[in-house]
Order: sequence, then structure tokens, then C-alpha cells
Amino acid sequence: MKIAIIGGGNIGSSLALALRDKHEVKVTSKSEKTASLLREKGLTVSSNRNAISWAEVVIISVKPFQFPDILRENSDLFNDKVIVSTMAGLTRKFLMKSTGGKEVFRAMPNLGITIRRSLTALAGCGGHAKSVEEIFSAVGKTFWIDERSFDAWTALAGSGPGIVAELVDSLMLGGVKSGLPASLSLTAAIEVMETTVELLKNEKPHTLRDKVSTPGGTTIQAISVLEERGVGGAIMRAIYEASIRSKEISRELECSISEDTPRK
Ligand SMILES: NC(=O)C1=CN([C@@H]2O[C@H](COP(=O)(O)OP(=O)(O)OC[C@H]3O[C@@H](n4cnc5c(N)ncnc54)[C@H](OP(=O)(O)O)[C@@H]3O)[C@@H](O)[C@H]2O)C=CC1
Ligand SMILES: O=C(O)[C@@H]1CCC=N1
Repeated sequence: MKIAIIGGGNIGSSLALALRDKHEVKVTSKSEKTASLLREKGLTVSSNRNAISWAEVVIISVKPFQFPDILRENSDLFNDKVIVSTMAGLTRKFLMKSTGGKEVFRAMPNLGITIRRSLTALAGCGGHAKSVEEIFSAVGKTFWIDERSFDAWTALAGSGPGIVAELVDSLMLGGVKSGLPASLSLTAAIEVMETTVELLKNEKPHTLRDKVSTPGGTTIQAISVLEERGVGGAIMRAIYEASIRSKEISRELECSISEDTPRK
């Protein structure tokens, strides 16, 4: 397949590197600095117009607020293309209306894509669904889900690595506050995370917690503080608020795309 990747950042460059052996890939960027980094990795860099007009499949991987520029400058090129968007929030309905693409899919990967361990949700239909699945299978696991679940998925699976990184940082600081040197504390926090993930493949979270908690011991002391401070509720709320933010992004962009932006 001829694949154009519009926006060679974290997500776009990882996709390009994973796909280039089996497909023809052109990748684009806004700045010359990113373009030369992409070239150093052996990728073919081109202008948006050149890449889009050449490709069968166009993967749009710029930040949502950067999408209006892509539309303004290239809206005459999309109508015979298969469009795949990794952008948070933007719905298929909005993408179909604004690009006029032949088939429109959404993909929501996560940062695991940089080590080919993404969890990617896919939504959309059409003759190219298998090709889209093949593209994202090259960078990890794929799940076809109802598009109505995309905001929730974006919050949990998309934003998840950033949220978990915050938790690990807090564990590390807790170790330091209790007397561990910072580097040893960070190593311990990461290893604890890894071990726990392995254990959770075979048992439910509450079963694991109960096994660790000696009556009157250290673990229940820590857990009682988490309960008192409402940490569980705060994490649930954080995911929920992220899903609401995902819904808002589309509404904001629909409003901000000015009347003179060419629409299909
Ligand atoms: N990061 C993540 O964990 C996840 C991100 N996403 C979504 O994927 C999308 C990309 O995210 P991410 O890769 O992190 O973002 P980055 O900022 O890393 O990458 C965006 C890229 O788009 C390029 N770009 C911006 N404007 C243009 C333009 N007009 N023409 C061509 N290229 C342009 C930028 O170029 P330059 O470098 O030159 O500025 C940059 O390389 C976002 O919409 C995000 O919502 C989805 C799931 C997870
Ligand atoms: O923060 C964001 O908006 C994007 C979507 C999922 C991860 N990063």
C-alpha cells in the first residue's frame, strides 16, 4: 500500500518506522528540524500535498488543533482517499464531513506504539477495514470498538501511560520521603509496577491486595491513607474527566474551523 502519514511526531514516526518494510510510506512534518530527524531514521519525508495526492491511505497524526491547517491547505486532495485519524476527540462524522474521504476510520493508539506495544482501538467500516487493522497490528494489539466508546478508550488506554507514569513518580517520591535514595526508589517503583502487572494477569486486583495486607500491618496502613484521601475516587474521576475532555475537543474544533475553510 502507499501510505501517507501526516505528522511524523510520537505516533506518526512510530507508525512510519513499523510500516516501511512492508509498505511504501511518506511522512510529513511542519518544521525542518523534525523533517531532518525523520530523514536520519531513513524515512521518506515529503510535503503534505505530495504525500496525500500520491497515497491510497492517509493517516492523519497531527494534534487536533493542527488539523484545521491540514484541511485548509489540502481539502481538494482527500476525496478518493482512505482517511485514518489518530487524533483525539475528532469524530468520524466530523472527519467525513470535513475531508470528504472515500472511507474514514478512527484509530486510538497509545504511547506503547514507540515499542510496538500499543493498544489501538479502531472504528469505521468499508473495504479497507482489514488494511487498517493490518497497519495497527504492526505496532501492537488492535480492538474494533463502537465509536461511542472512543472517548472512554482515549481516557483510559490513550492517556493511561501518562497517568500511570504520574503514579510511578509518586511511588518514587514516597520511597524518598521514607528514606530511600531517589534512583533506588525509582528502580523499586518500576519493578513493583512490573511485578504487579504480571501477577494481575492471573488474579483480580482486590484478591492481590488482600493477599499483601497483613492484619494490622504496613499495607493496610498505606491503603487506609489512600481511602481517607479519596485517591481511588480521584483516579476514577480523572479518567472520567479525560473522557469528557475528549468529547469537548471535537465540539471546539467544529466551532473554530472558520467559515472560509473549504468543506466537502
Ligand atoms: N502521544 C500520545 O500518547 C497519543 C496521541 N494521540 C493522538 O495522535 C496525534 C499525534 O500525537 P503525537 O504524535 O503525540 O503529537 P506530536 O506533537 O508528537 O506530533 C505531531 C506532528 O505533527 C506535525 N505537524 C503539525 N502541523 C503539521 C502540518 N501542518 N503539516 C505536517 N505536519 C504537521 C508536527 O511537526 P513538527 O514536529 O515539525 O512540529 C509533529 O511532528 C494527536 O492528535 C493525539 O491526539 C493518540 C493516542 C496517544
Ligand atoms: O492527551 C491527549 O489528548 C492525547 C490523546 C491520548 C493521549 N494523548
